[in-house]
Amino acid sequence: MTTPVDPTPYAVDVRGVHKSFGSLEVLRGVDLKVRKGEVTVILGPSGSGKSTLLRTLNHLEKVDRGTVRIDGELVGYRRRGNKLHEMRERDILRQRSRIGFVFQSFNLFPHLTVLENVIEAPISAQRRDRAEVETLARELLDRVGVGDKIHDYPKQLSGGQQQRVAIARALALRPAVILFDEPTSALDPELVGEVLEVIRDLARDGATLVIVTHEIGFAREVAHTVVFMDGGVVVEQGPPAQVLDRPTQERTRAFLSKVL
Ligand SMILES: Nc1ncnc2c1ncn2[C@@H]1O[C@H](COP(=O)(O)OP(=O)(O)OP(=O)(O)O)[C@@H](O)[C@H]1O
Repeated sequence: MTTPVDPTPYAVDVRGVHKSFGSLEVLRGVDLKVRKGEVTVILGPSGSGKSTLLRTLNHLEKVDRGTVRIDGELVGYRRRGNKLHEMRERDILRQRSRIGFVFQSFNLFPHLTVLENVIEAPISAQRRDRAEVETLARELLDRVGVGDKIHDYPKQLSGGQQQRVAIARALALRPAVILFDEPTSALDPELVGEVLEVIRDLARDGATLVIVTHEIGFAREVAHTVVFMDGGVVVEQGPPAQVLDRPTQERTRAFLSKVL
């Protein structure tokens, strides 16, 4: 009798990742594990490599060295013997469609309605049934509070509403993890709260989230793990009460003293 292999408890498993742009080494050996159902918030000064790290998670940036796994599956590469070969574009797109990505700016397709924006990828990249996807999309748009806007175009919505549509679009993929890259930094201050509320709601529901943000109060509230990055490495990580209130590393203390 064969023993079934336990599925990995990690939605994200990054090991020894290096990434350079020309002579600039932006990631210098990053290790990061994110448990399923947990929220990880990544903090760090500008230029520390936070966005680049997020982009390696779905192969928008190829790593120079190291490995990234999402839900146990190697991202962007297949192993043959002891060699890694880059996946074909089609497989990369399929794999990427299991990772939700909410960017700083809203990135909706301007020529598609709200509903079409949400159903496009599940139908084209995941080949799911249109009726199923459309029903789900309506539910998700209701959930994020834009159920009355489904036939509008992105430019008819506020920034906060567009960002909520972007979150619904990510959820429609039934993703293993949703990555947020400073999801509120392009919003007018009065719209920040409504987007954070939607993310808070996902966190309460047990979604797996990785969030790059400068909202320290929000990090304290929602994160299971806070990761502090500086100079292309993870300097310190742990529960918010540890990293934010009792950091062990001088670089973390210096950063927090500037932003708190
Ligand atoms: N495609 C690219 N080509 C060249 N350099 C890049 C590229 N992408 C990022 N960089 C550089 O890599 C460094 C890290 O950028 P990254 O956006 O990952 O940092 P960050 O921590 O997210 O910063 P911020 O908080 O300002 O968004 C920066 O110096 C940036 O200019």
